[in-house]
Amino acid sequence: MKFLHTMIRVTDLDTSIAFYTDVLGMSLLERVENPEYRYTLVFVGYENDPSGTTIELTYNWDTDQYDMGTAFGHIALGVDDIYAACDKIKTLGGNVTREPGPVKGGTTHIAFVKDPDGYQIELIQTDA
Ligand SMILES: C[C@@H](O)C(=O)SC[C@H](NC(=O)CC[C@H](N)C(=O)O)C(=O)NCC(=O)O
Ligand code: NI
Repeated sequence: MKFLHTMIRVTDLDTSIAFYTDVLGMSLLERVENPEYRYTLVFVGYENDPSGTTIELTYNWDTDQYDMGTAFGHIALGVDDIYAACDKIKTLGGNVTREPGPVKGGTTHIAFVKDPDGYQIELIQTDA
């Protein structure tokens, strides 16, 4: 088996697409409309990512809010320069909720960004 995607339900598709593409630099890879069951799927990801792993943004046409609960953690993205990335995300209007720096009790530099629905995106400094 291999990882294909992580699915999250979103309340405003255009806002979510703008966040994952304009702010996080992903590409809109595929859009699937399902009028029978009244939902749209949009797959976003990095075109240069050899894994091909994507995030599946699921938009239910008749749902405008979800109970986000307390169990979901985050989706993690690797980044070459976490400090520059967070500066750019802030400049583009993104919500950096945890400033970049060493993880508590460790040495890996991480940061957190919230997406338009409140899902947490972890940025992890990877060795360039
Ligand atoms: C394309 C593939 O990655 C899918 O995940 S499609 C699966 C399909 N998704 C939905 O129906 C999304 C809308 C739904 N209301 C929701 O919020 O999950 C699915 O789950 N189909 C169910 C089935 O039994 O086929
Ligand atoms: Ni899916």
